Order: sequence, then C-alpha cells, then structure tokens
Amino acid sequence: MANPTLDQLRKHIDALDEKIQALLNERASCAQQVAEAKRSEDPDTVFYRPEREAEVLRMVRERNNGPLSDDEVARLFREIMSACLALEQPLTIAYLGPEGTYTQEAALKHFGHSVQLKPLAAIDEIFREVEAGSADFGVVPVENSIEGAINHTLDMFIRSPLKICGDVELRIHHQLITNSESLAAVKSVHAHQQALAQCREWLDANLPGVERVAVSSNGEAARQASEDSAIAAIASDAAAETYGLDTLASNIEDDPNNTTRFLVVGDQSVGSSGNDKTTLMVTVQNEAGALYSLLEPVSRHGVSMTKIESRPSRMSKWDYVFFVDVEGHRDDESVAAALKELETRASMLKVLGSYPKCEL
Ligand SMILES: O=C(O)C(=O)C[C@]1(C(=O)O)C=C[C@@H](O)C=C1
Repeated sequence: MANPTLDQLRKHIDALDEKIQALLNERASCAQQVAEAKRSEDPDTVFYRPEREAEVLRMVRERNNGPLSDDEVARLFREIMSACLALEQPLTIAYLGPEGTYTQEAALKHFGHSVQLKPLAAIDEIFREVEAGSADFGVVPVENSIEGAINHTLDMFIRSPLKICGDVELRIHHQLITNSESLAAVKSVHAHQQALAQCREWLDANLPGVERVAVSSNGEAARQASEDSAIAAIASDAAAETYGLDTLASNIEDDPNNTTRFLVVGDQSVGSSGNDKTTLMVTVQNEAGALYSLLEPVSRHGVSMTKIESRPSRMSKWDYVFFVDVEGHRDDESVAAALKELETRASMLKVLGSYPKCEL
C-alpha cells in the first residue's frame, strides 16, 4: 500500500495487537503446561529457572533485526517471562528498601514487574527473610563503580547459607525530584550521603549555598520531598514515580558511568546457561605465598578470574576471607577441575553460586 493513511495504519496496528495478544496468551498457557510437567517430574521442583531465562533473552537479542533495539526487546521479553512465571508460581522478592530505592529498580530489572516486592530496612534482614522462607529471593547491592565493595553484603555470606542466584548491573542516574516549582524554590536537598557525594559538582554549580541533608536512603529522601515542597530529593526515576514527584533536573551525577551491581540471593542452585560465572568464598593460612598457591590451579586449568575482594574473617586477627569471581559454571569441566584442587589447598572453600551472566 503506497502511503497508507493514519486510519489505515491504526487498523493495521489493531490487527497486529490482536495477533500479539493471542500469541502472548498461547505462550502463557504453554508456561502453565511447563509448570505441570515440572511438577510431575519432581514434586519438589523449582519453577523459576534463571538459566533458561538467560537463554531466552540471549536468543531474543541474537535474532533481533530492529527497528527496536536489542535492549528494548530484551526488556519486553523480560516482562513477558515475568508474567508467565507468575502463573506458574508468584515470587516474593525482598529488597533493600524503602520503596523507590535503586535496589527496587534492580529487583524489577531482574525479575520483571509480575513479582511481589517486599522492601526491608537492612541488608541482614533481607538475608534472614529469605533464609526463613518468607521471601523466595533477596536483592542486595554488592559494589559500586565509584565507592567499591559493599562490605556489609559480603560479610553476610560468612555466616549465611544462602547462595548467589544471579546479579544485576544498574547504571545509576540521579534525578533531582521535588514538588517545588523551580530550582529557586528549593530550600534543601535530601539524599543518601553517597548520592550527595556523587552529585557534588552539579549541586555546587546549580544549587550553591542550598543546605544538603544526608538521610538513610534516597527512597526516604523522596518520601520527605513528597511531604514538603521546599525539599528536593536526589533519587531514581522509580522514586519520582512512587512518590508522585516531578523531575526538575535529570542525570545530575558527576560521573555518567556510575554503576552499581546487585546480587540475587536465594537457596536455589542454578543450572548452567552456557554463559555463566561462579563466585567463591575462600580462606587460606596466613603465610607467605598462600594466596598465590591457592589460585594457581585456577589459571592452570584455563579458568579466567575476573575479580577478587578480601574481607577480615572475624575469626582471628589478620585472617582474611577472599571473594573470587571466575568465568564459567561450577559444572564446566575446567571450573570443576580447578575447584577440586582449590579445595585441597584452602582452609575453607564455599561455592557461593554459579549463575548466568547478566543478559539485561
Ligand atoms: O522454561 C521454563 O522452565 C519456564 O518455566 C518458562 C519460563 C518462560 O516464560 O520462558 C518462565 C519461567 C522460568 O523462570 C523460565 C522460563
């Protein structure tokens, strides 16, 4: 049809929507049958399969021809799977709240919007809630590209039996959100102290002399801004939406690459997706060359180590626990061989989890 009219194009869209809707429901009933199949294979089955979701998202990206971007179609399919999984088993996800935090955004990015979210006030509460089975999974921040590791999260693994089931990276964009009409009407800026620090140059240039107030979280700052229009909060788009605030200035962070990584914790062992990573927790004797000798099998078996963090063990002075990330799944031949040797050299080795590399 040469130069179709607006009316004709809308009729075409209506027809396409009808097909998409029918296909979505066909997919959803297929997922319901998947649930039945899982249940009949194993009465204690798990319905959430992160390795399969990663595979689906990888295929979505690979076959995408546009004009929608790979990220956009992946995001749409993320939501489709979220809705399908909710028909199989509705998940409850505990996260570091209050509502409107970046951790909430990370939880929604990873699980989609068809989950029940449970905001909790502290990282240890999230671990406890998941350990007790009151939430299926938890989402906690683990490192920021500017501030480094979030020690509290790493320390939790020393005592918790929970495993890492996935990770999520989130570009942190800080917005100035408020009910004020203009910058001139803003009397104080509230945010978590890290967010205030990350926007210092912007605040110096645009709100010089305006009081800066550090509060427990950016979500809390947004809540305060919703109660007093003289307050502006630095927080996420999600917080603006949650508390019905307007964005006076967007992306006010001084470093545009500011990224936070979050962990998904649960008691599920995740199968191999074909593109995974594994996080280990190890301790060694406090003696010369111990760390080198510990990690030597990793490189000899051709396993690539992507990260190492150390934390005091809290057992005895100058004793450390190392958190090591390697490429691959614990069931991969090379990773399994390296782990077997590592076990004989470490005083303690715990595989915190093998999980798919982030596809979103
Ligand atoms: O393939 C499965 O195991 C499903 O349950 C289906 C499905 C999907 O919608 O594609 C839904 C939830 C799982 O987490 C993974 C995938």
